[in-house]
Amino acid sequence: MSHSHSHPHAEPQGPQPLPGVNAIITVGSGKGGVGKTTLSVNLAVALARMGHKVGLLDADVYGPNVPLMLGTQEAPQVIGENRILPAERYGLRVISVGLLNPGDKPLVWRGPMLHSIIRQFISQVEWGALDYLIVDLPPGTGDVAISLIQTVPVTGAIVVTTPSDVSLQDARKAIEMFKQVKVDILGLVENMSFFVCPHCNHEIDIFSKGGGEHTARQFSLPFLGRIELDPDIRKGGDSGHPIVLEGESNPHAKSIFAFAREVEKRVKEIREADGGSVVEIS
Ligand SMILES: Nc1ncnc2c1ncn2[C@@H]1O[C@H](COP(=O)(O)OP(=O)(O)OP(=O)(O)O)[C@@H](O)[C@H]1O
Repeated sequence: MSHSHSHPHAEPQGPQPLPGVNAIITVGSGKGGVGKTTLSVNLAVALARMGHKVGLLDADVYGPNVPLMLGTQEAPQVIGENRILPAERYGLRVISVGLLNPGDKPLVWRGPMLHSIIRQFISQVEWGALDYLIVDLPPGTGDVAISLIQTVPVTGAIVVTTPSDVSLQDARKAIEMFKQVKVDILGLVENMSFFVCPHCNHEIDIFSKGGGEHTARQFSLPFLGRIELDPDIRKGGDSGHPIVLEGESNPHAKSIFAFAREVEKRVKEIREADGGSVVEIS
C-alpha cells in the first residue's frame, strides 16, 4: 500500500460521505487503558449479532489491538490499483494497521502519513453497505480524530471512561474536543464500573461508582450504561473470542448488549434529527 503518493490538491475539499454507510461511530477515551478497544470490539460484534451490517476500523495506529481481540491475522487484500478488501471476522468487516504486512507499515508515524492512512482506511477500503462503521480511536484527543473528521462526516462519538477521577478528567477533555469540532456525542459509557465478588456476590466499587453518569449529566449527555469489571470480559479479549459471542443472555455479556442497544437507539435519534435520511439495509 502506498501512504504518501496522494497529492493534496487532488483531494476533495471537506469531509465526503461514504456511500452505503449509514452511521460512522467513533469510540474514544481521552485516557488509555480504560477499555476502549474492548468496548469497540464487543460493541461491533454485538451490533452484528443484533442483525446489523457492521464494519470495524482500528484507528489506533500506535497500538492496534483489534486483531488480537478478534483473534485474526488475516491480511486485507489489495485489489486492482488501490482498493482494499477488509478482513472478515465474526461477521464484521475489519481493517487495522495490525493486519498489514510488516513491510507496509512504518515504525514511526509522521503526521502526514497518519493522515493518509486514516484517509485510505476510509476511502480506499471496500466497506460496502454498512449500518454501522465503528472506529476505535487511539487514546488522547489528538491527530487521528481530527484526520477522521476531516475525511468523513462522523455521526457520533462515544466516550469511554472508568469511574476514577483521572479517567473522568480525561473524558471531559475528549468531550470538549468533540464539541469544538462539532461532532455529536452519542454519550458516555462507564467501563470497569464495579466488580461482583464471585465468593460473596457483593458489588465492590473498585474505582468508586457513578462518576460516569454524573459527568454525563454535567454535560447534558446521554449515559449509555455501565459495564462491570469482569475477568470473563478480559479473557474474551485476550483469547480473541469477544464475550458477546456468548449471546445476549450470557450474564457476562448482558451489560455490553444493553450498551449496544443504547447506541442503536441514539444513532436512530441522530439520524432522524438529521432529516430522516436513514438507509435501511435488508
Ligand atoms: N470491563 C472489563 N472487565 C475486565 N477487563 C477489562 C474490561 N474492559 C477492559 N478490560 C481489560 O483491560 C485491558 C485494557 O483494555 P483495552 O485494551 O480495551 O483498553 P484501551 O482503552 O483500548 O487501551 P489503549 O487505549 O491503551 O489501547 C485489557 O486487558 C482488557 O481485557
